[in-house]
Amino acid sequence: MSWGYKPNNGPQKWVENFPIADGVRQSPIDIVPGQASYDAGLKPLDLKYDPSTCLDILNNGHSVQVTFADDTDSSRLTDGPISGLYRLKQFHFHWGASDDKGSEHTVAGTKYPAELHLVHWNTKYASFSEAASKPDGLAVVGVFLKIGGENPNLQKLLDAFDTIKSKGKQTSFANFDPSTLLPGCLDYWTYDGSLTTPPLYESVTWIVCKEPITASSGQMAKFRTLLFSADGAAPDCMKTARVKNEDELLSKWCSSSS
Ligand SMILES: NS(=O)(=O)/N=C1/NCCO1
Ligand SMILES: [Zn+2]
Repeated sequence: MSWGYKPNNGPQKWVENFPIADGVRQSPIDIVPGQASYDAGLKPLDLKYDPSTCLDILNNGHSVQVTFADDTDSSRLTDGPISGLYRLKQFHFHWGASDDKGSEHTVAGTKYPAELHLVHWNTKYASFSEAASKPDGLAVVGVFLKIGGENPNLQKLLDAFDTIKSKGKQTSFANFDPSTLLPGCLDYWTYDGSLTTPPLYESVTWIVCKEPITASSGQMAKFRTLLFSADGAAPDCMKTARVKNEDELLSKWCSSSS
């Protein structure tokens, strides 16, 4: 049985197949702004995305993911807390069963209804899969979603959901510009952490934006129509956040860019 988010294969069980779940730099964490230290040496994020690198949108059974061509440097992240150039590989979301929870990171205990992850890999390595297990291999930009006005850019993704309702479905998805999902202000917290899904590699420089973007409650409901289950199997609504139980919420030293 593969990993998921149910009692029998969820976050509390992942350590059985992925012992690094009990590692020293596991994500997500509770970000406590009052405990973050301002680092004047941190640069502003430099994100440049080329919509023509957008390839397809996929239900992989544990999230909805938009995948990018990463054979050139045209969609990439530089500066911020990282050195070198990291290429955008994919972005995906984590969300909950209701609007009061769903984000993986929390801010002084506050949960957002969802969290966007833009996954980039360090071009000092030959590929994403080579980079994914290296301590400086990945940089993931996290953006919180809060309930507010309808988000027309997000809607472009949601409009594709009916064709990828069940696990394993994918469809072509062209000319989407991920920068339309970024907040206006790119101030961020950063810390060294891990993938929040198996294999949980401790290879991620986390860059979590302070400013959320908005989604309407109806748009959040659309995420919940996606299924973990494959076609024909008993429908099993997807909710996809690695949330340790309350007392396990680790707050950890973070730097702040502002
Ligand atoms: N939630 S996460 O840490 O971004 N997890 C992954 N897994 C593959 C790429 O990013
Ligand atoms: Zn993620």
